[in-house]
Formats: sequence, structure tokens, C-alpha cells
Amino acid sequence: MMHSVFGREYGLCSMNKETEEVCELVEEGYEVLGMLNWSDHLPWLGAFDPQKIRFRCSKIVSRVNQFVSQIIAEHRVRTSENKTSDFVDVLLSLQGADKLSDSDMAAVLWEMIFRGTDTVAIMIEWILARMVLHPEIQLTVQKELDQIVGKSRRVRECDIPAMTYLPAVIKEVLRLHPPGPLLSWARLAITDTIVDGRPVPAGTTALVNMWAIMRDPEVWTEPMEFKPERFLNKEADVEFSVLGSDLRLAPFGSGRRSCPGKALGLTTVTFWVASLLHEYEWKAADQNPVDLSETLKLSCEMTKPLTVKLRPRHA
Ligand code: HEM
Repeated sequence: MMHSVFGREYGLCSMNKETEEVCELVEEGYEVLGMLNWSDHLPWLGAFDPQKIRFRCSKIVSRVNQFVSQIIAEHRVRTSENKTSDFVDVLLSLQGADKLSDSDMAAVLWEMIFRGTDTVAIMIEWILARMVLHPEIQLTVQKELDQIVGKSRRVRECDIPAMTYLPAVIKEVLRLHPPGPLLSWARLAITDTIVDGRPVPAGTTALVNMWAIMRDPEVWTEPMEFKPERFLNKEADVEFSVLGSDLRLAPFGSGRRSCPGKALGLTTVTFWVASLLHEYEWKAADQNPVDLSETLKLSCEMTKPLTVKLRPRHA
């Protein structure tokens, strides 16, 4: 994701000053945004900032602006040499009414990093956990990959459109383990309105519990069963789009504020999972069976991180 957005790779094995800074910014950001802010519930506390959340946020904002501005400045020089390879280049190439100020550009870029990295990583972890728990499903995915990709080369992005079973597996994981189970956490009614026959006055904060909808027995048959087959039939595929047109399965939200990174997120997850399953057989680690317990932080994570045993599939 860092490569798509900034054109940079940050290897945790080769720490340098820039990698350390990005790690600190992301860690601090996740911690602060993931905290229960008392002032959200008792607005009169806001002025006192008792948990120092506003104070910490303002410190991160100036560090983020400095960090991202440096990257934009470096790209500006490259762009004048006509190289367009990442999202910074795309934003810099906008002209006329679409042109963004530097501070708007920094905000967009950081939002992409912030919203697009942990969701993708967590999603991949949930999919692999399910593959370890359901070896017969893992094998079916691998058979599909071998048919499309063969055994002598690696998966390429252009292989993805030919796959049918892996997308069904990914949909089923998004249904049972959505990284954003409450979508954007809170929505504010800006006018008096009626939802499902119930009056909702202006100023009401509402949460959409997509997690519950996607496990609702009135909507899904055997909702707790992991059954990718439910998405396999051609008609069902059209019916159950995950992109927001079907409110039974909207893990990226729906409407104007739905996830703008859904296509990039889905493609990235599909490509990496396809590559990892094509290259390796995934099995439970002897001492650490897969545990599907969830912990809701900024995203919904596995409480016990996945530990596995890998066996290369090709010599
Ligand atoms: C599997 C990966 C991902 C999942 C499951 C996911 C899920 C979500 C969800 C549920 C929302 C809230 C939507 C709503 O409230 O209706 C959201 C918002 C957002 N996502 Fe994603 N996302 C993913 C990947 C990405 C990527 C790759 C990017 C960017 C590179 C991204 C950028 C954003 C942004 C900027 C928002 C806020 C939109 C707004 O407030 O208007 N996401 N995402």
C-alpha cells in the first residue's frame, strides 16, 4: 500500500529514520483514534481534554504534514521529469478545478495510508486463518490457482479476473470477519428523518452494525457456517456485490461515504492471498491452534495473531 501511495517500501528488517518515523506515526495514530474518548459522550468535558487525545492528535498532525510534505516535494521534482508511477504523482498531475492544495493532498495521502494498510493486512490474516481451519477449501482454491496460473510461474494481477472460487472465499470472509464491522463508527443525522418507520431527530449519532447484518439468520441461511459456495452461483454473484449496492453484504459501506479504496483493497487482498496460497500450504502451528476471537480496535483484529506452519508447494 505504501508503494502504491508513496512509491516507497518500508521494510521492517531494514529500519532507517524514515521507516522509524512512519511506524511511530501509524502506531500513535491508531492508538489515539482507537481510544474511547469520554468527550464524545460528555461533550462538556471536551474543553478540558482529560485524556490528552486532542493534544496528542495535534502533535501527530504536524508530524504527518511534515513527513508527507517532504514526500510530495520529492515527487514534484520527479513529476517534472514526467514519471507517473504512484498516487502522489496522480494527485500532482491534477489540473484546473481538480488541483489540490498541498495540505489537502497531505490529508488525502495520509488517509489512504491510514485506512488502507491495517484493513488490508487484517483482511489477509482472517482469510489465511480460515484457510488453515478449512483445509478442503484451501485445497479447492489451490486447484483453481494451479489451473489458471500453472505451477511454473508466480501469480500475476492479470490472473485475478479468471478466478471464481477465491473471490467467493474472500466474500465469505468479508461477511464473517469484516475489518470495519461498524463502518465509520458514527454517523450524525443532520436533519430530522425517519429510518425504518422510526423517527430520528437531527443531532442523533447512529452506528451501522454491518457485522450483525452479515450474520443475521433472517438474511443468511446457516449464517455462522463458513460456506464460500453461497456466492458461487452466477446469479448470486450479481446479487451479492460487496461494493455497496446490496445492503446485506456491505463491508465497505454504501453511498457517498463508502470506502473509496474498495477496488484497490479487494485487488490487493486477492492478489496477495492468491500468491500466498499458490506458493505455500498453510497449516496450524502445533502449539497455537487458530482462535477466531475478535478484538475491536480501529479495525476488527484477531485477538490471538495467526501463527502457522508453511510448506512450499513447488520445488
Ligand atoms: C479490505 C480492505 C478495506 C476494507 C474492508 C475497508 C473498509 C472500509 C469501511 C467499512 C469504511 C467506512 C465506510 C462507511 O462508513 O460507509 C471505509 C472508509 C474508508 N476507506 Fe476503506 N477499506 C479497505 C481498504 C481501503 C483502502 C485500500 C483505502 C485507500 C487506499 C481505503 C480508504 C478509505 C477511506 C479514505 C475511507 C473514508 C471515506 C470517507 O469517510 O468518506 N480503504 N473503508
